[in-house]
Amino acid sequence: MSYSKLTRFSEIGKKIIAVGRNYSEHAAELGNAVPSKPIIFLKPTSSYVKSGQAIKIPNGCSSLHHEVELGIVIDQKGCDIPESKAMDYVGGYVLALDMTARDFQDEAKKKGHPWSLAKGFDTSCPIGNFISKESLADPGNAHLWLKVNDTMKQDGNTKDMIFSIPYLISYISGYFTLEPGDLILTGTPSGVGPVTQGDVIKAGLDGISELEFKVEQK
Ligand SMILES: O=C([O-])CC(=O)C(=O)O
Ligand SMILES: [Mg+2]
Repeated sequence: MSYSKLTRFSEIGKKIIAVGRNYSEHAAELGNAVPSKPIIFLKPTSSYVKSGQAIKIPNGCSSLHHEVELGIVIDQKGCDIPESKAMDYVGGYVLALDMTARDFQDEAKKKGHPWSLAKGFDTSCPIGNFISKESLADPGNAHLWLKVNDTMKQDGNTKDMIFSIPYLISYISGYFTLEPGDLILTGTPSGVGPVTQGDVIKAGLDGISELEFKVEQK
């Protein structure tokens, strides 16, 4: 199955595997250590939202944070994929936000609880349009940025990832069978911060993809 014609987000829909703290400046800004192996968590597919819909602040959340990330769309089934073959499993990319209820996450971290609510609530995975593999020649050197109400907040480059895209695909596929339509979120660069009702988030990847979402109270 080829995802080169994939344009509807409902077709990206198997599972969302996210990587945490994959940029050292972001790990540092939240007072976390740089990980020695990838930190992996899952977001449900019910968290997807597409341009035109709103990001909804979840019930009881007082600190909703933006995190802009490069998403990798998988288009072949595979497990235990060697790093040298990893890019063969990539069908394309999406610009994505890993919206995070930071207050829920802080509480979960303190108590040793899972991050599922903090990271997986409805609308926590806004995505832009599908980006073909050909149009992003070097995903390991791509500029990604995010503005809140036209003020630049995140301005990073995927070259600063701690674990590379091929390494992540290989590592993740050692535990989860990757399937066509799976999305891997590769972590966020520094500059994360809160958004509130009425804010407008804009984000972009190189000159290739842009997205815009309004924030609303649920
Ligand atoms: O919540 C966090 O800091 C972990 C994470 O998703 C990221 O680094 O992208
Ligand atoms: Mg993230």
